[in-house]
Amino acid sequence: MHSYSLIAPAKINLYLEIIGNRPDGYHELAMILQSIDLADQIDVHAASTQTIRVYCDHPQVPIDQTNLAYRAAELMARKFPDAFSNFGGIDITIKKRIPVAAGLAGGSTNAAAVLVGIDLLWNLGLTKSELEELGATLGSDVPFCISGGTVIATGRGEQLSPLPNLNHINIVLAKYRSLEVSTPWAYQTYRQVFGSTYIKDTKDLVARANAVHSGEMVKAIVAKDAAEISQKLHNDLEKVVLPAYPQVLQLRELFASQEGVLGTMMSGSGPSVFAIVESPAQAEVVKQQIRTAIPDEDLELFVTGTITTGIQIIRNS
Ligand SMILES: C[C@](O)(CO)[C@H](O)COP(=O)(O)OP(=O)(O)OC[C@H]1O[C@@H](n2ccc(N)nc2=O)[C@H](O)[C@@H]1O
Ligand SMILES: Nc1ncnc2c1ncn2[C@@H]1O[C@H](COP(=O)(O)OP(=O)(O)OP(=O)(O)O)[C@@H](O)[C@H]1O
Repeated sequence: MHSYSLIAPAKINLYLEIIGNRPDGYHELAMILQSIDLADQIDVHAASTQTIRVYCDHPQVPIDQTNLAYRAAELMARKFPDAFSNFGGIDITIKKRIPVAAGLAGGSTNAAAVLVGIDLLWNLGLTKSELEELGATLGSDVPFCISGGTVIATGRGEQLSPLPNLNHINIVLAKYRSLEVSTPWAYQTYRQVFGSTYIKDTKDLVARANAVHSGEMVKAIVAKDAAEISQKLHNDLEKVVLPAYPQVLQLRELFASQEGVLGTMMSGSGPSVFAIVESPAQAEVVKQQIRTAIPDEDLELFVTGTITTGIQIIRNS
Protein backbone atom coordinates (compact mmCIF):
# COMPACT_ATOMS: atom_id res chain seq x y z
CA MET A 1 0.00 0.00 0.00
CA HIS A 2 1.15 3.51 -0.82
CA SER A 3 2.46 5.73 2.01
CA TYR A 4 4.33 8.94 2.85
CA SER A 5 6.51 9.73 5.88
CA LEU A 6 6.69 13.37 6.86
CA ILE A 7 8.59 15.44 9.38
CA ALA A 8 6.37 17.89 11.27
CA PRO A 9 8.36 20.56 13.17
CA ALA A 10 7.23 22.50 16.25
CA LYS A 11 7.11 26.30 16.39
CA ILE A 12 7.96 28.94 18.94
CA ASN A 13 6.60 32.49 19.10
CA LEU A 14 9.39 35.05 18.94
CA TYR A 15 6.72 37.74 19.18
CA LEU A 16 3.05 37.63 20.16
CA GLU A 17 1.03 40.79 20.53
CA ILE A 18 -2.75 40.80 21.04
CA ILE A 19 -4.09 43.84 19.27
CA GLY A 20 -7.85 43.40 19.29
CA ASN A 21 -11.02 41.41 19.91
CA ARG A 22 -12.75 39.82 16.94
CA PRO A 23 -16.50 39.39 16.60
CA ASP A 24 -15.93 35.61 16.20
CA GLY A 25 -14.51 35.46 19.76
CA TYR A 26 -10.93 35.08 18.52
CA HIS A 27 -8.23 37.75 18.87
CA GLU A 28 -6.53 39.92 16.33
CA LEU A 29 -2.82 39.11 16.58
CA ALA A 30 0.56 40.38 15.40
CA MET A 31 3.02 37.51 15.76
CA ILE A 32 6.37 36.27 14.56
CA LEU A 33 6.38 32.48 14.32
CA GLN A 34 9.53 30.38 14.04
CA SER A 35 10.00 26.69 13.17
CA ILE A 36 12.42 24.69 15.32
CA ASP A 37 14.10 21.35 14.71
CA LEU A 38 12.10 19.54 17.40
CA ALA A 39 9.69 17.49 15.30
CA ASP A 40 7.18 14.63 15.16
CA GLN A 41 7.17 12.01 12.42
CA ILE A 42 3.85 11.43 10.67
CA ASP A 43 3.28 8.38 8.45
CA VAL A 44 0.24 8.57 6.19
CA HIS A 45 -0.76 5.20 4.66
CA ALA A 46 -3.48 4.36 2.17
CA ALA A 47 -5.72 1.80 3.89
CA SER A 48 -7.80 -0.96 2.33
CA THR A 49 -10.98 -0.02 4.20
CA GLN A 50 -12.94 3.25 3.94
CA THR A 51 -11.87 4.45 7.41
CA ILE A 52 -9.57 6.96 9.11
CA ARG A 53 -7.43 5.58 11.95
CA VAL A 54 -4.81 7.24 14.15
CA TYR A 55 -2.02 5.31 15.90
CA CYS A 56 0.04 7.03 18.60
CA ASP A 57 1.55 5.54 21.77
CA HIS A 58 1.93 8.87 23.64
CA PRO A 59 -0.34 8.79 26.72
CA GLN A 60 -1.37 12.48 26.36
CA VAL A 61 -2.39 12.19 22.70
CA PRO A 62 -5.97 11.09 21.87
CA ILE A 63 -6.37 8.63 18.98
CA ASP A 64 -10.07 9.31 18.38
CA GLN A 65 -11.86 11.97 16.31
CA THR A 66 -10.52 14.71 18.61
CA ASN A 67 -6.97 14.21 17.32
CA LEU A 68 -6.16 17.15 15.05
CA ALA A 69 -4.47 14.76 12.58
CA TYR A 70 -7.71 12.75 12.39
CA ARG A 71 -9.68 15.96 11.83
CA ALA A 72 -7.32 16.93 8.99
CA ALA A 73 -7.94 13.57 7.26
CA GLU A 74 -11.67 13.87 7.85
CA LEU A 75 -11.61 17.34 6.26
CA MET A 76 -9.80 15.99 3.18
CA ALA A 77 -12.29 13.10 2.90
CA ARG A 78 -15.19 15.57 3.08
CA LYS A 79 -13.64 18.00 0.56
CA PHE A 80 -12.52 15.30 -1.88
CA PRO A 81 -15.09 12.50 -1.59
CA ASP A 82 -14.22 10.98 -5.00
CA ALA A 83 -10.54 10.64 -4.08
CA PHE A 84 -11.52 9.19 -0.68
CA SER A 85 -13.62 6.49 -2.33
CA ASN A 86 -11.06 5.82 -5.11
CA PHE A 87 -7.97 5.62 -2.92
CA GLY A 88 -9.54 4.07 0.19
CA GLY A 89 -9.08 5.06 3.81
CA ILE A 90 -6.18 6.60 5.70
CA ASP A 91 -4.01 5.20 8.51
CA ILE A 92 -2.00 7.87 10.36
CA THR A 93 0.90 6.97 12.66
CA ILE A 94 2.24 9.73 14.92
CA LYS A 95 5.72 9.41 16.46
CA LYS A 96 5.36 12.12 19.09
CA ARG A 97 8.50 13.95 20.18
CA ILE A 98 7.05 17.47 20.56
CA PRO A 99 5.82 17.99 24.14
CA VAL A 100 2.00 17.94 24.23
CA ALA A 101 -0.14 21.00 25.14
CA ALA A 102 3.01 23.07 25.28
CA GLY A 103 2.35 26.14 23.11
CA LEU A 104 4.55 24.54 20.40
CA ALA A 105 1.77 23.83 17.86
CA GLY A 106 2.18 20.05 18.29
CA GLY A 107 -1.32 19.12 17.12
CA SER A 108 -1.32 21.84 14.44
CA THR A 109 1.89 20.60 12.81
CA ASN A 110 0.52 17.01 12.80
CA ALA A 111 -2.61 18.28 11.03
CA ALA A 112 -0.48 20.21 8.52
CA ALA A 113 1.53 17.03 7.77
CA VAL A 114 -1.67 15.05 7.17
CA LEU A 115 -2.95 17.69 4.71
CA VAL A 116 0.35 17.61 2.81
CA GLY A 117 0.54 13.78 2.96
CA ILE A 118 -3.01 13.20 1.70
CA ASP A 119 -2.56 15.79 -1.07
CA LEU A 120 0.37 13.65 -2.29
CA LEU A 121 -1.29 10.28 -1.65
CA TRP A 122 -4.38 11.25 -3.64
CA ASN A 123 -2.46 13.20 -6.36
CA LEU A 124 -4.62 16.27 -5.72
CA GLY A 125 -1.94 18.82 -6.69
CA LEU A 126 -3.19 21.45 -4.22
CA THR A 127 -1.26 24.72 -4.08
CA LYS A 128 0.38 25.96 -0.89
CA SER A 129 -2.34 28.58 -0.45
CA GLU A 130 -5.11 26.00 -0.96
CA LEU A 131 -3.50 23.82 1.73
CA GLU A 132 -3.19 26.86 4.03
CA GLU A 133 -6.85 27.72 3.48
CA LEU A 134 -7.88 24.18 4.41
CA GLY A 135 -5.51 24.31 7.41
CA ALA A 136 -7.06 27.55 8.69
CA THR A 137 -10.38 25.75 9.18
CA LEU A 138 -8.64 23.31 11.57
CA GLY A 139 -6.72 25.82 13.72
CA SER A 140 -5.00 29.21 13.64
CA ASP A 141 -1.45 27.75 13.77
CA VAL A 142 -2.02 25.13 11.01
CA PRO A 143 -1.41 27.38 7.94
CA PHE A 144 1.98 28.47 9.29
CA CYS A 145 3.02 24.88 9.99
CA ILE A 146 2.73 23.89 6.30
CA SER A 147 5.71 25.93 5.04
CA GLY A 148 7.17 27.05 8.39
CA GLY A 149 10.39 29.07 8.60
CA THR A 150 10.27 32.59 10.02
CA VAL A 151 6.96 34.34 9.36
CA ILE A 152 4.88 37.34 10.41
CA ALA A 153 1.37 36.08 11.20
CA THR A 154 -1.55 38.48 11.57
CA GLY A 155 -5.34 38.24 11.66
CA ARG A 156 -6.23 35.15 13.68
CA GLY A 157 -2.68 33.94 13.01
CA GLU A 158 -3.49 32.60 9.54
CA GLN A 159 -2.39 35.60 7.42
CA LEU A 160 1.24 34.88 6.68
CA SER A 161 4.09 36.95 5.33
CA PRO A 162 7.49 35.23 5.22
CA LEU A 163 10.66 36.80 6.63
CA PRO A 164 14.26 36.02 5.62
CA ASN A 165 15.55 32.65 6.81
CA LEU A 166 16.77 32.44 10.38
CA ASN A 167 18.80 29.28 10.67
CA HIS A 168 20.81 27.78 13.56
CA ILE A 169 19.78 30.11 16.38
CA ASN A 170 20.50 27.90 19.41
CA ILE A 171 17.62 27.22 21.75
CA VAL A 172 17.05 25.42 25.03
CA LEU A 173 13.44 24.48 25.63
CA ALA A 174 11.75 23.37 28.85
CA LYS A 175 8.30 22.00 29.64
CA TYR A 176 6.76 20.33 32.69
CA ARG A 177 5.29 17.12 31.24
CA SER A 178 2.22 17.13 33.47
CA LEU A 179 1.49 20.85 33.19
CA GLU A 180 -1.02 21.88 30.52
CA VAL A 181 -2.34 25.38 29.79
CA SER A 182 -5.59 25.70 27.88
CA THR A 183 -5.22 28.09 24.93
CA PRO A 184 -8.88 29.29 25.13
CA TRP A 185 -8.39 29.94 28.86
CA ALA A 186 -5.26 32.04 28.21
CA TYR A 187 -6.95 34.21 25.56
CA GLN A 188 -10.21 34.55 27.50
CA THR A 189 -8.37 35.56 30.67
CA TYR A 190 -6.34 38.09 28.72
CA ARG A 191 -9.56 39.54 27.29
CA GLN A 192 -11.11 39.80 30.78
CA VAL A 193 -8.07 41.56 32.25
CA PHE A 194 -6.80 43.70 29.35
CA GLY A 195 -9.77 43.79 26.93
CA SER A 196 -10.52 47.47 27.45
CA THR A 197 -7.00 48.47 26.37
CA TYR A 198 -7.31 47.05 22.84
CA ILE A 199 -7.29 49.05 19.65
CA LYS A 200 -10.93 49.23 18.55
CA ASP A 201 -10.74 51.02 15.21
CA THR A 202 -10.17 48.71 12.22
CA LYS A 203 -7.83 51.23 10.55
CA ASP A 204 -5.66 51.28 13.70
CA LEU A 205 -5.65 47.50 13.75
CA VAL A 206 -4.21 47.42 10.25
CA ALA A 207 -1.66 50.08 11.21
CA ARG A 208 -0.65 48.09 14.30
CA ALA A 209 -0.27 44.87 12.33
CA ASN A 210 1.79 46.74 9.73
CA ALA A 211 3.96 48.24 12.46
CA VAL A 212 5.29 44.77 13.22
CA HIS A 213 6.61 44.55 9.64
CA SER A 214 8.81 47.61 10.19
CA GLY A 215 9.43 46.91 13.90
CA GLU A 216 12.61 46.23 15.86
CA MET A 217 12.18 42.45 15.94
CA VAL A 218 11.99 42.20 12.16
CA LYS A 219 15.13 44.39 11.88
CA ALA A 220 16.94 42.04 14.27
CA ILE A 221 15.79 38.99 12.26
CA VAL A 222 16.90 40.54 8.96
CA ALA A 223 20.29 41.25 10.56
CA LYS A 224 20.35 37.64 11.92
CA ASP A 225 21.41 39.15 15.25
CA ALA A 226 20.63 36.57 17.97
CA ALA A 227 21.43 38.98 20.82
CA GLU A 228 19.13 41.66 19.43
CA ILE A 229 16.35 39.13 18.71
CA SER A 230 16.67 37.99 22.32
CA GLN A 231 16.18 41.55 23.56
CA LYS A 232 13.01 42.01 21.51
CA LEU A 233 11.21 38.77 22.47
CA HIS A 234 7.63 39.52 23.48
CA ASN A 235 4.54 37.52 24.43
CA ASP A 236 1.39 39.22 25.77
CA LEU A 237 0.03 35.87 27.03
CA GLU A 238 2.83 35.76 29.63
CA LYS A 239 0.86 38.46 31.48
CA VAL A 240 -1.89 35.97 32.34
CA VAL A 241 -0.07 32.63 32.31
CA LEU A 242 2.95 33.50 34.49
CA PRO A 243 0.89 34.79 37.48
CA ALA A 244 -1.39 31.71 37.32
CA TYR A 245 1.41 29.13 36.91
CA PRO A 246 4.25 29.75 39.42
CA GLN A 247 6.28 26.83 37.99
CA VAL A 248 6.39 28.55 34.59
CA LEU A 249 7.41 31.84 36.18
CA GLN A 250 10.15 30.06 38.14
CA LEU A 251 11.44 28.40 34.97
CA ARG A 252 11.42 31.72 33.15
CA GLU A 253 13.40 33.39 35.98
CA LEU A 254 15.84 30.50 36.22
CA PHE A 255 16.59 30.69 32.48
CA ALA A 256 17.04 34.48 32.71
CA SER A 257 19.62 34.08 35.48
CA GLN A 258 21.84 31.61 33.56
CA GLU A 259 25.13 32.75 32.15
CA GLY A 260 25.08 32.46 28.34
CA VAL A 261 21.32 33.02 28.02
CA LEU A 262 20.69 35.94 25.65
CA GLY A 263 16.93 36.04 26.19
CA THR A 264 14.02 33.89 27.33
CA MET A 265 10.24 33.77 26.75
CA MET A 266 7.19 31.55 27.10
CA SER A 267 6.05 30.11 23.75
CA GLY A 268 2.45 30.73 22.62
CA SER A 269 -0.04 30.06 25.41
CA GLY A 270 2.63 28.10 27.27
CA PRO A 271 3.61 26.43 29.43
CA SER A 272 6.86 25.74 27.55
CA VAL A 273 9.65 28.27 28.02
CA PHE A 274 12.56 28.71 25.63
CA ALA A 275 15.92 30.45 25.93
CA ILE A 276 18.16 31.74 23.15
CA VAL A 277 21.85 30.96 23.71
CA GLU A 278 25.02 31.79 21.80
CA SER A 279 26.36 28.37 20.83
CA PRO A 280 25.45 24.66 20.81
CA ALA A 281 28.03 24.09 23.56
CA GLN A 282 26.43 26.77 25.73
CA ALA A 283 23.03 25.23 25.10
CA GLU A 284 24.26 21.95 26.62
CA VAL A 285 25.69 23.81 29.62
CA VAL A 286 22.45 25.75 30.20
CA LYS A 287 20.39 22.56 29.87
CA GLN A 288 22.63 20.87 32.47
CA GLN A 289 22.38 23.85 34.83
CA ILE A 290 18.57 23.84 34.63
CA ARG A 291 18.53 20.08 35.23
CA THR A 292 20.73 20.51 38.32
CA ALA A 293 18.51 23.32 39.67
CA ILE A 294 15.29 21.36 38.95
CA PRO A 295 16.04 17.61 39.21
CA ASP A 296 12.29 16.85 38.91
CA GLU A 297 11.91 14.26 36.12
CA ASP A 298 8.58 15.83 35.17
CA LEU A 299 10.60 18.64 33.59
CA GLU A 300 11.46 17.86 29.95
CA LEU A 301 14.49 19.70 28.51
CA PHE A 302 15.55 19.94 24.87
CA VAL A 303 18.47 21.47 23.02
CA THR A 304 17.17 22.62 19.67
CA GLY A 305 17.50 25.41 17.09
CA THR A 306 15.70 27.43 14.47
CA ILE A 307 15.09 25.92 11.01
CA THR A 308 13.84 27.29 7.72
CA THR A 309 11.22 24.71 6.76
CA GLY A 310 7.81 23.39 7.72
CA ILE A 311 6.50 19.97 6.66
CA GLN A 312 9.17 17.83 4.94
CA ILE A 313 8.65 14.57 3.05
CA ILE A 314 11.27 12.02 4.08
CA ARG A 315 9.96 8.83 2.44
CA ASN A 316 7.53 7.74 -0.24
CA SER A 317 6.88 4.01 -0.55
C1 LIG B 1 -1.22 30.62 21.12
C2 LIG B 1 -0.88 30.33 19.67
O1 LIG B 1 -0.36 29.01 19.58
C3 LIG B 1 0.21 31.30 19.21
O2 LIG B 1 0.82 30.91 18.01
C4 LIG B 1 -2.09 30.47 18.75
O3 LIG B 1 -2.62 31.77 18.81
C5 LIG B 1 -3.18 29.44 19.06
O4 LIG B 1 -3.27 28.65 17.93
P1 LIG B 1 -4.22 27.35 17.88
O5 LIG B 1 -4.03 26.51 19.08
O6 LIG B 1 -4.02 26.76 16.51
O7 LIG B 1 -5.62 28.06 18.00
P2 LIG B 1 -7.08 27.60 17.58
O8 LIG B 1 -7.18 26.11 17.67
O9 LIG B 1 -7.45 28.28 16.33
O10 LIG B 1 -7.89 28.24 18.77
C6 LIG B 1 -7.85 27.77 20.08
C7 LIG B 1 -8.47 28.82 20.99
O11 LIG B 1 -7.55 29.91 21.15
C8 LIG B 1 -8.20 31.15 21.14
N1 LIG B 1 -7.65 31.99 20.06
C9 LIG B 1 -6.83 31.47 19.11
C10 LIG B 1 -6.30 32.27 18.12
C11 LIG B 1 -6.64 33.65 18.12
N2 LIG B 1 -6.18 34.46 17.19
N3 LIG B 1 -7.47 34.14 19.08
C12 LIG B 1 -7.97 33.34 20.05
O12 LIG B 1 -8.70 33.80 20.92
C13 LIG B 1 -9.69 30.84 21.00
O13 LIG B 1 -10.22 30.80 22.29
C14 LIG B 1 -9.72 29.45 20.40
O14 LIG B 1 -10.86 28.74 20.82
N1 LIG C 1 -1.95 15.30 17.07
C1 LIG C 1 -1.99 15.79 18.31
N2 LIG C 1 -0.85 16.01 19.00
C2 LIG C 1 -0.89 16.50 20.25
N3 LIG C 1 -2.02 16.81 20.92
C3 LIG C 1 -3.17 16.64 20.29
C4 LIG C 1 -3.20 16.13 18.96
N4 LIG C 1 -4.48 16.10 18.59
C5 LIG C 1 -5.22 16.55 19.61
N5 LIG C 1 -4.45 16.86 20.65
C6 LIG C 1 -4.97 17.43 21.92
O1 LIG C 1 -4.74 18.84 21.85
C7 LIG C 1 -4.30 19.35 23.08
C8 LIG C 1 -3.28 20.46 22.79
O2 LIG C 1 -2.09 19.83 22.36
P1 LIG C 1 -1.02 20.53 21.38
O3 LIG C 1 0.26 19.78 21.57
O4 LIG C 1 -1.56 20.65 20.01
O5 LIG C 1 -0.96 21.95 22.05
P2 LIG C 1 -0.16 23.24 21.75
O6 LIG C 1 1.25 22.90 21.37
O7 LIG C 1 -0.35 24.12 22.92
O8 LIG C 1 -0.89 23.86 20.49
P3 LIG C 1 -0.85 25.39 20.00
O9 LIG C 1 0.53 25.91 20.21
O10 LIG C 1 -1.22 25.24 18.53
O11 LIG C 1 -1.89 26.09 20.81
C9 LIG C 1 -3.72 18.18 23.85
O12 LIG C 1 -4.10 18.26 25.19
C10 LIG C 1 -4.27 16.94 23.17
O13 LIG C 1 -5.26 16.32 23.97
